[in-house]
Amino acid sequence: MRTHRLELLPAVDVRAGQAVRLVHGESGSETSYGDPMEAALAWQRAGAEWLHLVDLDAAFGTGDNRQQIAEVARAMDLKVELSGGIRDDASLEAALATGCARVNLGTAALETPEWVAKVIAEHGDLIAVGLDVRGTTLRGRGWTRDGGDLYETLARLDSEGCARYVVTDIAKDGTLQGPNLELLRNVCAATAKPVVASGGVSSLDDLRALATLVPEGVEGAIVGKALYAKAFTLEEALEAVSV
Ligand SMILES: O=C(O)c1ccccc1NCC(=O)[C@H](O)[C@H](O)COP(=O)(O)O
Repeated sequence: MRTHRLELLPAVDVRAGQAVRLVHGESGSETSYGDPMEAALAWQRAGAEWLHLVDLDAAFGTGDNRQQIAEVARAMDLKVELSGGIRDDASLEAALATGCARVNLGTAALETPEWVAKVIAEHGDLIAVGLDVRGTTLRGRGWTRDGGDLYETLARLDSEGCARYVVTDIAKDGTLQGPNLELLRNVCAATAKPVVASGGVSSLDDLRALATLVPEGVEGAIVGKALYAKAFTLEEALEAVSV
């Protein structure tokens, strides 16, 4: 029997001031879903405990939505995970100043490992690392550049005390093709730290399948496109994973 409920993190990805979803995280593949604040408030009203809030422009290096993201984060009563372009002291301080519950570092873990080791040591549980992969190759800079081997990087981050990992199969992201359960199982087997699954959720059965991985280490699931495409409601999703 499962001891923990799978946490759900509805996603609000922001590009040029709009809530969007991309396919495979590719710039230019956006579908727009309107005002990020309205989307976030809707997930909160529906009972979300977490919000996964992404600054895509900061991730791609095409500007940022920092002020708008901060306004959304500050308006929330739920816990916020902030992602996208957090790569140095200034962007980390700005992210933490929103009162978010944690930040998700991606590119920095690949390009400035010493800085990431330092902030893991300073901030502990406030820091998660996003392991965004094609196959077992990590991708940084808005998923546009190769950044090394998944399992080597995971071992390094584990040795530095990283608290948790957000694992995305880029081939699945935004496609409604189901999560990569094999990848998640393999990552869970390689680390004792909790794993948040991201990318590809298409149905309540996908969420139930992810919930079966809770004993192996999957702590939560980020859900984007499926909610915006109304494949199911957040209320139905929360009910599906309740134990
Ligand atoms: O999180 C990032 O930093 C990021 C950077 C570049 C492209 C995409 C990025 N995130 C995308 C997400 O976190 C999605 O919201 C999430 O994977 C949901 O995917 P899906 O349920 O398949 O829509």
